[in-house]
Parts: sequence; C-alpha cells; structure tokens
Amino acid sequence: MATFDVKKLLEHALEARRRAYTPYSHFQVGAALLDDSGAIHLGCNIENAAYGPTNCAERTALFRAVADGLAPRTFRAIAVIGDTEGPISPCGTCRQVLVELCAPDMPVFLGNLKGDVQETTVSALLPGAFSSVDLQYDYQHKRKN
Ligand SMILES: O=c1ccn([C@H]2C[C@H](O)[C@@H](CO)O2)c(=O)[nH]1
Repeated sequence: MATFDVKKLLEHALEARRRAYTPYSHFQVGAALLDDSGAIHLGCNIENAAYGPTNCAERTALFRAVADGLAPRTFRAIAVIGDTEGPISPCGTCRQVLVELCAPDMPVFLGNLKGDVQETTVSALLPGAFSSVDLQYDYQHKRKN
C-alpha cells in the first residue's frame, strides 16, 4: 500500500500537462514527482522546432527537482499522464533517466485522460538498463571502485 495519495499525484500530473509547450505534436504530457519531504515537482513536455531538443514531461520534472536541490534517488514516486488509448508509455530516454535519478523500486504511475492507471517501477520499465553499476562507479563516494 502506498503511503501517499496516488490520486492527488495524478491530479498534479494533469495540472502540469496544461503547461505543455507542444506546437508540433500537439500531444501534451504532464508529470508529477513526489519527493521525500512530500513536495511535488511538476514537469511538462517542451518541444522544439529542431525536434531533437524536445524534453519529455518526465525528464522536465526530474531535472527540475535536481536543479532545485533535491538529491537524486530520494524521490518517492512519479505520475505521468497523456491522452493515450491505454496508460502512457514513457520513451526510452526517460526510462534511462529514471534509472539514473530514482531508486529501482520507486513506483511509477502511468495514466491517461480516461482514468486508466498502471502502476509499475523504475526497474520494470527498463530491465537490464546500463547504469552506474556497469561503470563500477561508487555513487556514494563519487569515485571509481
Ligand atoms: O511519456 C511521454 C511520451 C511522450 N512525451 C512527449 C514528447 C513529445 O513532445 C510528444 C510526442 O512524442 O510527447 C512525453 O513528454 N512523455
């Protein structure tokens, strides 16, 4: 049982979605990231005429939280919402960034406008991910083992 309000987190993701800057795809996505103090960090997708620099909602929320001083891997959950047929499916780049900045067992709630919600985890979204472990990087001491 989650010790936080999943419905509220999804509502925040929906609110974040309204801020999306999507002149090219017109596909708006919102994300809400819960930190260990209970604060929620919002993210939306922000597109670009060159397409490649587009930032997804998930990465916007994660990068914003880290830039605001939150320590990576201390987050408790993330909710993502888009206007998809089933629960939204994060892109490969966002899955890799989730692996980098969140604990493997952190819950991820994927929703859509119809109210479908799928609960998964960071590690389930990207099995076999390349990570700091592969670099033999000691994250705690910021040096190679
Ligand atoms: O999980 C997802 C999937 C897609 N997008 C964005 C990227 C782009 O702006 C638009 C269409 O791919 O949706 C997200 O923000 N998150």
